[in-house]
Amino acid sequence: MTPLLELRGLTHAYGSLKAVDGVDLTVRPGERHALIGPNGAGKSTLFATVAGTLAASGGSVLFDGQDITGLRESERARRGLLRTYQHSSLFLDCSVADNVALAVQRVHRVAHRLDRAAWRFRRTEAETARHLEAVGLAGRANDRAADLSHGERRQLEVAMVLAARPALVMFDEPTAGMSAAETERFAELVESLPSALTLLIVEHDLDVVFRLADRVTVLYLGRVLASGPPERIRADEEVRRAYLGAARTDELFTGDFS
Ligand SMILES: Nc1ncnc2c1ncn2[C@@H]1O[C@H](COP(=O)(O)OP(=O)(O)OP(=O)(O)O)[C@@H](O)[C@H]1O
Repeated sequence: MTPLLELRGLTHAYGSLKAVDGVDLTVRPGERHALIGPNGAGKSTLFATVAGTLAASGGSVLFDGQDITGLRESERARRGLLRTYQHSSLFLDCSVADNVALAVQRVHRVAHRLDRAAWRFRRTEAETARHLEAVGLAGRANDRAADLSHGERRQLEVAMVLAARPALVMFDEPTAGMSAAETERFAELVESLPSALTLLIVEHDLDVVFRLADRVTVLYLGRVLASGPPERIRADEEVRRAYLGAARTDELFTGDFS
């Protein structure tokens, strides 16, 4: 099966520091792939280089078999590679529904340029309602985005990403700053996403990682230390050693992830 995403020797350097150093990685269609590693391992840099937020210094990014290394972030998004941001990208003064409707219309402007306005309006409304329902925000449609809790704002961002009809969604530390209850709701939301949707998640909360991912890649000093199914990663001695020195190291892999 052709991988949906393939990185070949991907490198990003900040001056003389290779924060991402020759990374090879494949993500198959429908896979839920988590990227983990201790602080400074290069996760954010790799994420941004794949999304097109940062330019690669070397190597290549293939998406659905096409080389997209030279494409801008917006062009990657048009092809179905979408990312979320750690810092909210919402229009806080608009309603929850309007935020999603704007994302839906961005797609329609391209796909249905010649459609009549009334038809387009009804279609936007229906799609907006469907995406809000999918993320559990149907009851908040008319509230201002500013009135949502932190966790609900992340749910809204997922609705906006879904509106763009992605093939691959990249989540950047989605549960950062969430309460335990919000994290639980968010994990349930990710579990409920269509199984055909491919996910790449950078996440610090290893409970969330081992709950959601069917494949885990560990970065260390900009390189891939290990990549495989969660149970193999948890048992990997090198991976454990890479986390040594981090706070509560021995607790990192001892939770009940069943
Ligand atoms: N804008 C920058 N300029 C120079 N060096 C940077 C820059 N951003 C990150 N780095 C360095 O690149 C390396 C990788 O950083 P990166 O943020 O990608 O790691 P990370 O795994 O995401 O870390 P964290 O888990 O703490 O977010 C680190 O040594 C970091 O200090």
